[in-house]
Amino acid sequence: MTRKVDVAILGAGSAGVTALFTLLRAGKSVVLINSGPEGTTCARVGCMPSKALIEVATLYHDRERQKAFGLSGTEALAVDGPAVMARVRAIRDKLVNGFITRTHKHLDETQFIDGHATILGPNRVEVNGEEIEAGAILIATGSTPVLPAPFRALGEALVTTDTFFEQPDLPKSIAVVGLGVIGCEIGQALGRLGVEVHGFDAAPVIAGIKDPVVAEAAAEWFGRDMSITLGASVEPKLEADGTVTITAGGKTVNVERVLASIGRRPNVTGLGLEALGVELDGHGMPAYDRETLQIGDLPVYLTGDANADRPLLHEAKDEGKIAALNIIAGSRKPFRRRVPLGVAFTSPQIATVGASFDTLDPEQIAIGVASAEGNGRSKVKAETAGTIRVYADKSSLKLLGATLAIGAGEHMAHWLALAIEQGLTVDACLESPFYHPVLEETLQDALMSCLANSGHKLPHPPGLTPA
Ligand SMILES: Cc1cc2nc3c(=O)[nH]c(=O)nc-3n(C[C@H](O)[C@H](O)[C@H](O)COP(=O)(O)OP(=O)(O)OC[C@H]3O[C@@H](n4cnc5c(N)ncnc54)[C@H](O)[C@@H]3O)c2cc1C
Ligand SMILES: NC(=O)c1ccc[n+]([C@@H]2O[C@H](COP(=O)([O-])OP(=O)(O)OC[C@H]3O[C@@H](n4cnc5c(N)ncnc54)[C@H](O)[C@@H]3O)[C@@H](O)[C@H]2O)c1
Repeated sequence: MTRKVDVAILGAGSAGVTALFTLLRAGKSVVLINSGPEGTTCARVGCMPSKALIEVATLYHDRERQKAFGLSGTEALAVDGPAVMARVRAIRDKLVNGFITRTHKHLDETQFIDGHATILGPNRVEVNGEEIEAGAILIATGSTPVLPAPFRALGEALVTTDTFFEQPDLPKSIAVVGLGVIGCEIGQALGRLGVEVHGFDAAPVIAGIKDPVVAEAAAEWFGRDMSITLGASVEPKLEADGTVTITAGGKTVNVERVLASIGRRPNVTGLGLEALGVELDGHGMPAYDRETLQIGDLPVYLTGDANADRPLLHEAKDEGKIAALNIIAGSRKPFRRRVPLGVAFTSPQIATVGASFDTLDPEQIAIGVASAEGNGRSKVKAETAGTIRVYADKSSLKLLGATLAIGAGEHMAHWLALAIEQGLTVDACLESPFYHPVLEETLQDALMSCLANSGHKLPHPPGLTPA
């Protein structure tokens, strides 16, 4: 049997469901196909359960700070592992169920198919033995943790973020292999909950930080919550007692569990992209237009983690919407992409905004730097680990980007993203008020330092504009 629809959406994650609502509002006939559990990667196994774990780890870790403030008795605090994991799951379940309910409220049973879709051609999809003829296909199939054979061989000792939150209790010890964003967030949270954590990364930096000054400082701070071995290729070995031994970088550890956090790959294997008749690269990926998400001139769109370009929640939603608006328009309707923004919810938070440091010409930029050590509020809070580096075009003073490793980095990064989006110069940024005492005064210091290092002399004190 063949059914006909305007659009077949493959994947009911954040990209697919955002597209769904946009298409339904425009009166398009749609079928949403999803394989595996519903509720999105973000809510089920990603952003939300990881932040729930980080929140409890932060609460528990605060007992260290409390002692310094004259609060006694905090050493009696204890971690109830099963209760911690149960609460993480309870929050997750609430979010997942809310998402599923909201999605299905807009669909009748013919508009949703639980099954694994395969593309048969630019207008044809197969699922559960049924063929669907679609005016357009929107691919939003997400991504999956990378898991090479030596890791798969670890059996029950191996966890990924797909399985970690299902663990009934916290492990006693864990090796976190891959200290990207996931490894840093979960590794640090577990370290702060009292788990013995050993982190490893093949790269010489943690969290993929491209600014070497921030990278070095961050590695030192994170080393307080877990052991860190960088530039080391990891060889996990399953022992007869079910534990795992890892020898890397001249170090050997024996642990109860291994978290593989060595990256994620798009769910395009076996999807049938070859049936589209376009060239695929060495990773099996077709070229597509970043401003429309369209593959060539086919009625096929590649969105969210499935295209591996900006594997973040807000970008997945944007891409679902952009693709849907292009389908509705029926002709190329490009959208400018947002200023790049990334935040790791660690302590201190690591944030990158705008142009990445490694893409900038050192001859053409002025760099501003400031440390949280000199910030009054940071001293009051007893949280002085923090540094900010901002980059501006040396001649125009236009703000280009920044790397932050600092408390409240998420908020400063949003402020900076708006400034970059608006094309502001460093001196214009300094015209904004900075209250006292706030952590943002460190950002003010970094901008002042950038101005000083640029060699520009303003005719009036920075921040003061003649009326
Ligand atoms: C641990 C972790 C923490 C994260 N934290 C953050 C964060 O703090 N902030 C942030 O911005 N981002 C974060 N992310 C990234 C964010 O979760 C993803 O970028 C986002 O969820 C991707 O959404 P999506 O719609 O592309 O894919 P998904 O939500 O993964 O949806 C894809 C769906 O398609 C289905 N599917 C796959 N193949 C097929 C097929 N052939 N047919 C039908 N259906 C199929 C899948 O089963 C899935 O249901 C995190 C990710 C992880 C793993
Ligand atoms: N707060 C957030 O926004 C957030 C949080 C978590 C995840 N995410 C998203 O999830 C994506 C995936 O995260 P991730 O941390 O898995 O990937 P990642 O690509 O950020 O990091 C993977 C790390 O593993 C290392 N690595 C690769 N192979 C290795 C090996 N054999 N041995 C040791 N190290 C190895 C890499 O050098 C890299 O540092 C991110 O790109 C991000 O988009 C975002």
